[in-house]
Amino acid sequence: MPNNLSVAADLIPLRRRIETEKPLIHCLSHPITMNDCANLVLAVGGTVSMASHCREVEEVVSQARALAVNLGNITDERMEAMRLAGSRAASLGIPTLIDVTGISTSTLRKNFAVDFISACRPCVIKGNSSEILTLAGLPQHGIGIDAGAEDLPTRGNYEEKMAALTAYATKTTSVVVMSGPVDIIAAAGAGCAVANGTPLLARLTGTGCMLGVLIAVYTAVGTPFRAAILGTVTLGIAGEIAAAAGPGLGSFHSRLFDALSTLTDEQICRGAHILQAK
Ligand SMILES: Nc1ncnc2c1ncn2[C@@H]1O[C@H](COP(=O)(O)OP(=O)(O)OP(=O)(O)O)[C@@H](O)[C@H]1O
Ligand SMILES: Cc1ncsc1CCO
Repeated sequence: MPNNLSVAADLIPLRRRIETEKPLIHCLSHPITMNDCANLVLAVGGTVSMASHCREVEEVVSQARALAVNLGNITDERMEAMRLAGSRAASLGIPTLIDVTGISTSTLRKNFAVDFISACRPCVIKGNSSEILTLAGLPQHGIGIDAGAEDLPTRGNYEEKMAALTAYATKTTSVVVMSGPVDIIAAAGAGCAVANGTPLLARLTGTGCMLGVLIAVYTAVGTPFRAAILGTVTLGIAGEIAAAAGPGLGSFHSRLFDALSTLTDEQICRGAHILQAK
């Protein structure tokens, strides 16, 4: 089994490719996190578009190297834009990530997610623990858009959760990412968990949405599985660096962006905490 350092080192070429190729990442996000999501793409070296008008979204997404859609704060117009963008991306082979924000509290969003996944075949399906349990048809304890405490993936339970996630990933031929105190990444025949991060990330709104966009960035240059590992490791380590300076949430937000835009390969390789599934 490769060690953490070698797994992390294997991800570094993806970082270089983002910096040199500056791929366009199209994000259909929502007002609560749009600004953070756009700045995040720029912070790691990508280029971002967020057009969502139904009469332009197919044209704009056609130029993109990856698409991220997020169901947060959903509206009719954004749902239609996501259908159009997702179909166009699928027909052009553009990798797509769906962040299933809020599906554990909303039947509208859950039905939309199921239809989108079957029609547009996203290569990454991402959500918090209650959202992913909802999709997998398992009991969940979400409260509003937040994951229920009983559902959280931890160092102690990630291997138990892996089997259900792998089954769902296999059924949908996707990589499934369940975020939380540890982030679980499951695909047919492969799985791991990433134990980087800080509880402060859960207290700042939209960090789950940022995680989805960050993974989408790396799908432009790497396999969905490697993109998911690099995205979770990157946000987790940046969170740890930002949290080290103090507990205040306002400056944590700024320091998170400082860290994301200045992270070094060395910090990634030394700081990655990847738990292999046995
Ligand atoms: N207790 C924790 N310790 C370390 N990292 C955490 C913890 N809780 C969450 N995180 C990290 O926070 C980020 C967001 O995960 P979370 O599961 O809180 O998303 P979410 O509920 O979808 O968030 P939001 O709805 O605010 O976008 C991930 O990078 C995750 O690893
Ligand atoms: C979508 C949404 N709704 C309330 S807060 C928020 C952003 C984190 O998901």
